[in-house]
Amino acid sequence: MRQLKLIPEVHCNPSEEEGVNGEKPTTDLGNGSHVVYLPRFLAYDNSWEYFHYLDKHIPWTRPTIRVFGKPFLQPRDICYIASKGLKELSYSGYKPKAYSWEDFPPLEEILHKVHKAFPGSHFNSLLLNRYKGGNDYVGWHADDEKLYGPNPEIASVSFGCERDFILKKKPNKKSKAEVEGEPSSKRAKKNDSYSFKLKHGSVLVMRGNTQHDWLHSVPKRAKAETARINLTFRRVM
Ligand SMILES: O=C(O)CCC(=O)C(=O)O
Ligand SMILES: [Fe+2]
Repeated sequence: MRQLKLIPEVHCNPSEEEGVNGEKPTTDLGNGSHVVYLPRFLAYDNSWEYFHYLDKHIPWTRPTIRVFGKPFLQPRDICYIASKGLKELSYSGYKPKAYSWEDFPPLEEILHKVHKAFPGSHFNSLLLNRYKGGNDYVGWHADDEKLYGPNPEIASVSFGCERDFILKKKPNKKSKAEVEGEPSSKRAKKNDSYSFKLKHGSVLVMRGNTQHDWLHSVPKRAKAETARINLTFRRVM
């Protein structure tokens, strides 16, 4: 726990949420990796309406996946939504059934709001997570499946209990900028980890080389007593 204090927690002043030129509060992780975080993306009450709708109407499942060949109960509930005709998602030996956007109009509405807030984004699939309490978590990983292309952009909308979202630099890995030959003098020295407390109604977007050079996780938290629902919008290429 004490170790966490060493991780810079990124705060965002709500008055700076959107600058005069529409630029977004961005954390530069270095070497072409960026995170944009808007703590007040959706209004508070509206976000609770979404939470209760999703908690009740999404066909949640807690699948058994395979980790190093062994069966492992995923430590959270999930559901998958995808536009028609996309390549199937498969991870850790598991292929989630793809539900349709049309079956969940509030999800289409949130997708529309994400697209409006991030012009140029074209998300066509969504992985939903429900953390029932502090024992539910997502371990260290990168969303670097081939079907998302070389530089996946992922927008993550959160509802309910606030949880820590932590990014750490992949160990012993040359950054994409290094591999591509950018001189080290041009690469600023940066922190190796960052922590965001993901607020009810917030959105966090990972961009550029983030899935290539960084891992992220939502660790267990004894004090997180209530449920959290998270939507990760992705684009299958
Ligand atoms: O719950 C979160 O904030 C992150 C979820 C996540 O990383 C994922 O679904 O890939
Ligand atoms: Fe992820």
